Amino acid sequence: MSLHEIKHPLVQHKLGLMRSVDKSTRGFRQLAAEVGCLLTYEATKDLELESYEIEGWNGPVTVQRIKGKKITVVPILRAGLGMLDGVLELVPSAKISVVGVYRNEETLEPVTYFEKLASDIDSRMALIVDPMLATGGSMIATIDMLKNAGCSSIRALVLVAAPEGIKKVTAAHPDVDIFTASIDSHLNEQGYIIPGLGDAGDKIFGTR
Ligand SMILES: O=P(O)(O)OC[C@H]1O[C@H](OP(=O)(O)OP(=O)(O)O)[C@H](O)[C@@H]1O
Ligand SMILES: O=c1cc[nH]c(=O)[nH]1
Ligand SMILES: [Mg+2]
Repeated sequence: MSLHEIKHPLVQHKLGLMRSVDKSTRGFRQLAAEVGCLLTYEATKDLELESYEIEGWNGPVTVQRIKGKKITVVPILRAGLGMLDGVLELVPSAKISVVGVYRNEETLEPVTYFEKLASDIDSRMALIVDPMLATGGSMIATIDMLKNAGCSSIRALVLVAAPEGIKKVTAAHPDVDIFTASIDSHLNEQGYIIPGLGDAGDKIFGTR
């Protein structure tokens, strides 16, 4: 596995704005999509290309296209939906595989309640999107689901990650690459990331 903390100034600037307690639902939602878009740019940097010839304005010209696995985007309900539009800006033809997982607020254990994956997920690269990687339980449950369906190429895009969750995901799934805008300090006693963003789902959906 490889862990990528994206230090691009635009990513850091936008994430900084998201951390403000005063950020509106609309502003938070917009920034989640924008950072999701920038993380997608980084997470697709190494996609393989192949050359092919087309008829250009001045005759034949050799151009390039992405070769190999197509993409399925995997938003983890609910909060992952907040990043989805930003990801689709860059990969508009991607299929969407929706996974529903919430974590029990007392035990912090993941509870899976929905799964509708692309039928050809075994031949696609999955980009899982969720703003928060806290204990790592929800991410591990999602990766388990994708692997059980035959998916072997998986990348996780999260706005903020806690060291505890990174360690757990890495131990369970060493082949999965993680892209994040920030590795934060730690989890508090309630399992919230510090400094973090608060409850990302509530902020995106305005349900606070
Ligand atoms: O790493 P973990 O400890 O599993 O925590 C992270 C999960 O918690 C949040 O979802 P939540 O359970 O709040 O569901 P929601 O998106 O429906 O609000 C978040 O969006 C992640 O999915
Ligand atoms: O800090 C956290 C941890 C889990 N889920 C969130 O939305 N925020
Ligand atoms: Mg939530």
